[in-house]
Amino acid sequence: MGPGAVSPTLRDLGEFELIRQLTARFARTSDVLVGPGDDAAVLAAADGRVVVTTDLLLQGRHFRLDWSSGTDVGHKAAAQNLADVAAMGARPTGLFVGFAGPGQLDAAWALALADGLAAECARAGASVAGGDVSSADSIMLGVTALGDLAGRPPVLRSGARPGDVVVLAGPVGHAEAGLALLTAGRDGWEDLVAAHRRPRPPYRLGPVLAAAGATAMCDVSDGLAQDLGHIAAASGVRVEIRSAALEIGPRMRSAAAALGVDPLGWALAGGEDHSLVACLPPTVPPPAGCVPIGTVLLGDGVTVDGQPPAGPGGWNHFD
Ligand SMILES: Nc1ncnc2c1ncn2[C@@H]1O[C@H](COP(=O)(O)OP(=O)(O)OP(=O)(O)O)[C@@H](O)[C@H]1O
Ligand SMILES: Cc1ncc(C[n+]2csc(CCOP(=O)(O)O)c2C)c(N)n1
Ligand SMILES: [Mg+2]
Ligand SMILES: [Mg+2]
Ligand SMILES: [Mg+2]
Repeated sequence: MGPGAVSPTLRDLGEFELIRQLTARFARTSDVLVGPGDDAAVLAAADGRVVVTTDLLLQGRHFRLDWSSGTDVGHKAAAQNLADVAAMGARPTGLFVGFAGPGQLDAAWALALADGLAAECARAGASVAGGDVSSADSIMLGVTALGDLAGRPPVLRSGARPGDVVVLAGPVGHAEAGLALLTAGRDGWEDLVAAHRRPRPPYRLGPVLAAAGATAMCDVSDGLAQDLGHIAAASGVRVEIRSAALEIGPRMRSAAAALGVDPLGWALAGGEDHSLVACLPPTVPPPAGCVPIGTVLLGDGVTVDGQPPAGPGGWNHFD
């Protein structure tokens, strides 16, 4: 910075430009087969490859103690990382859990957290293989997940081709609806609130989609349109979503009516369901549990029914 120049803040850069500038500073050795930029990395080893990913979960930012139990937070912390492994087409194998919290926190909360982590790992066929503990003023979790590609190439964000069909496995907008209902203090929406507390990613379908020939895939953590935007940018294509193909059930409709919002906004921009969205060549029938929601076209960016997405945007940590 020269004299008088103003250094940009993190908010000025935004989450994704910050990541771009950070990762540009890291040299990449030949051990890194897939480096920063996808849902997970793939590292080489003489006796195989391993898929690795890490995500933070912070009190106040990702969960609140009055909205979620320790067990809920354990489920969510595991799910958000195991889903990134599945999004590479890999089978999750292990989890490492960094945990820090204040000394006055009930030990029972931390043990319930461990129970949630274990139960969510069991859903994915993985287990907690290690971690670390420290103290902090509020609860912080740094979770790392590993996975096995079983000899297949990883499914990257960069492989989508014009003509591919976009398929979705799992709900979109449910976790966001649950968060909105908690924020508004509304009772009686346990099903949607549960989606915020304990997302249920379809782990098994990651390897299934990979084996079926998926050309690109990611999990929906920040919002369907934004996350498909990463696939569009990495692949150099346009992704067109058909809004009528998004399943917006009666509970989503009535919750949205109760709050006076458009449920399509939740479906397009709501994060944290950790559903899987993938691109398949048009000749490949979508596996059971996968719903066609759009197509890959020449061009760039994401469109919804031919238009730029309207309504709320996806999640950005510095907004
Ligand atoms: N501080 C960082 N240093 C190095 N790489 C990073 C850093 N932050 C993010 N990345 C990398 O950037 C890519 C995108 O990260 P991002 O967190 O957006 O992906 P994600 O985990 O799929 O999304 P989400 O965090 O919403 O679940 C990943 O490959 C990630 O490893
Ligand atoms: C208390 C509270 N307030 C807001 C939210 C919503 N939220 C937080 S992070 C995120 C996107 C994914 O994060 P990341 O990119 O870190 O994986 C979303 C939608 C929440 N879960 N809890
Ligand atoms: Mg992801
Ligand atoms: Mg991440
Ligand atoms: Mg993630």
